[in-house]
Amino acid sequence: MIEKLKDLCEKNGIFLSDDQLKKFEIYLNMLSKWNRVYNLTSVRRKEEIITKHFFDSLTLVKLFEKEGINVEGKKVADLGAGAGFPGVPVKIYYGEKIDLYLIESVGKKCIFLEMLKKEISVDYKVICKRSEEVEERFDIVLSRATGETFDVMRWGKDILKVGGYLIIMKGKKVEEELRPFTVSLRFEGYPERRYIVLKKISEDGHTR
Ligand SMILES: C[S@@+](CC[C@H](N)C(=O)[O-])C[C@H]1O[C@@H](n2cnc3c(N)ncnc32)[C@H](O)[C@@H]1O
Repeated sequence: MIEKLKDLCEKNGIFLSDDQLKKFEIYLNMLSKWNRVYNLTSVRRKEEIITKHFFDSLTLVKLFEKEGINVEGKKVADLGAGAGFPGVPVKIYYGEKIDLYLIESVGKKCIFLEMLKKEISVDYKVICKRSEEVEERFDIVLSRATGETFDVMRWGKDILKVGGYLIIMKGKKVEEELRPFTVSLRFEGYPERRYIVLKKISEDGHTR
């Protein structure tokens, strides 16, 4: 089953080692098992978890390349991580090169993320709070399906360092006024993806 992830990634120029694939396999099994009881994500079929969660999160690797965003040595936050997307797949990919923080306000999801960390031996920090209560600042904030775009922009801006990037993964619909900040990427065997990419340019909170 996990070979499907390997193939889809390779078709799109993303290469995963056996060790990384093993971590994804453990993640897949654990998420399917926990989902039966805790309803962590509405995506339930393993095949769909592979495409809609794992691959979709890993498309960020291509976005960073395209936009020239260097993630190495950076503090990266996932705002509203849920069951770990997109943050955990990104961390599995970059390993020690990034410091990952998962911000999630729902307790059962935080417990899952803490258990997952042990099972896949990947080191990240779970911040079990609403982002509005977080005082730490990050170089890069990622977010997918966390809330209304303008809310996420406000929350994201407040936890970003000046010069940092906020990246919001979007479906087909992008708000008119945000189109100039939107990047689209095409993938083989997967629908086109859109991302709002904003840079915090001053402490008073403006992004552009
Ligand atoms: C629809 S889920 C998406 C989860 C994940 N990002 C994904 O794409 O699968 C949204 C998650 O964001 C969390 N959330 C929403 N607003 C938040 C905030 N301000 N701070 C922390 N977590 C938040 C919710 O608890 C929920 O788990």
